[in-house]
Amino acid sequence: MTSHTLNELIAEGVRGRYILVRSDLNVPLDGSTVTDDGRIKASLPVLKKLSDAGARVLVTAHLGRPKGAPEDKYSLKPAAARLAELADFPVQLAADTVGDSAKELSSGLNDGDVLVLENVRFDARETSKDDAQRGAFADELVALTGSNGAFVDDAFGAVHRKHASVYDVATRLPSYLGDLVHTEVEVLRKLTTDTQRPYVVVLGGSKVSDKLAVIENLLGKADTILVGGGMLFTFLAAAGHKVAGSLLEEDQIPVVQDYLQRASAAGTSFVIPTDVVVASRFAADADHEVVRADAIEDSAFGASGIGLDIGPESASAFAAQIEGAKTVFWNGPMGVFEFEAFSSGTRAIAQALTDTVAFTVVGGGDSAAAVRTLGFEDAQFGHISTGGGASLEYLEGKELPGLSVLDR
Ligand SMILES: Nc1ncnc2c1ncn2[C@@H]1O[C@H](COP(=O)(O)OP(=O)(O)OP(=O)(O)O)[C@@H](O)[C@H]1O
Ligand SMILES: O=C(O)[C@H](O)COP(=O)(O)O
Repeated sequence: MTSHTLNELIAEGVRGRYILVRSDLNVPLDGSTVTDDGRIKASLPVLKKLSDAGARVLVTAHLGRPKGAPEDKYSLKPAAARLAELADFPVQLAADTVGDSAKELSSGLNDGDVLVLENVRFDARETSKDDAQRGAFADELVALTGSNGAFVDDAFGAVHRKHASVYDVATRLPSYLGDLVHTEVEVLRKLTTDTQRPYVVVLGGSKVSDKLAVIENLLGKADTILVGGGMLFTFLAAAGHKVAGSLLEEDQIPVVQDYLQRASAAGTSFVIPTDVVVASRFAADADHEVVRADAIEDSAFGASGIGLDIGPESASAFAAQIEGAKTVFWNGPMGVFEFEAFSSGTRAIAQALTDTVAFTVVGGGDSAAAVRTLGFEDAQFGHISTGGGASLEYLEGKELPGLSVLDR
């Protein structure tokens, strides 16, 4: 990659200039409380570097997946408030992204001030597939930077998105690679160029179709794929089992069947849970029991039971695979770890990763949040990546729009 770096931008001089920074502030919330501020802390150094150098910093970021219009629960307010607490420079939040509030507050910035613009996904043009729509939104973001602006992409977690604030602004402004993206790419590059085998990939989480898509390119690359989290039910359904009320993407069943058929010829084996924890409903205090993975509907909750974690037998089998690995990449919690009763599978995987001598990488906002909220320290893992989908797509060898657009 031959992108220009943040240090080059600082050396050119940023005092008094408006610098647009794409950060990943997509943090987990409980109401208005940030439950894991890892991504905010990871975003701080670049903002501080620019603030110290006298830039007027405009931060763009998304939170969650709102449907292209403002929604209170997806406001960046809690994230910006936490950023302000952690920062030793002034941080404000605009009430909109490119509207009156953004314009007024940005025009009032002093050198070294930071203004977070409200969730870019409150505007449907941010994620539009139509280049002209995205371009028009990017033009409005760029207009906030005046005549001498620049763009820094520091949102590693979003580099796989061809979105206006990630991709299109970079085609309109002199653009630079942020330090966080730089570090992430260096670590992940090592993982792809010098992969020590056996290479075990652990997949879970709830963004099922996103993650099933990456398996295509992991076939042949990973020796073993351990399947947990929400996607395990699509695997069970593909094997002909009933999954009651569990998370299931029916249209993905043929895709999974195809993977299962091609796996052994590709040299990759899947390990699918043999037991799961089934709950009466999606709640922290729900009744629950461990059942065989091929008999979920036989639980006390019948067809309304919901699988919310892998069972203990599966957790041990996964841990044994991890123990024998030389490289482990983990993305996506094994279950609904936010509820104590359904956190055992995720805890067992985190423990196995800390016990192994393998090089371990944990990728993803929720995965990183899981290991921290379950009491593990970042230092117990080889690397904790801020990117979930982004790190998976990088490992697949896919071209990432947010990186390639910076490549000169
Ligand atoms: N069986 C399940 N049913 C429903 N939700 C589940 C299940 N297992 C895990 N989850 C949920 O998956 C969520 C995390 O999934 P996600 O795919 O977003 O992970 P991530 O890749 O680490 O995060 P990010 O995409 O933010 O980087 C957690 O909130 C967890 O509760
Ligand atoms: O959480 C993430 O992985 C990144 O912030 C990207 O979010 P997205 O999957 O909603 O684009």
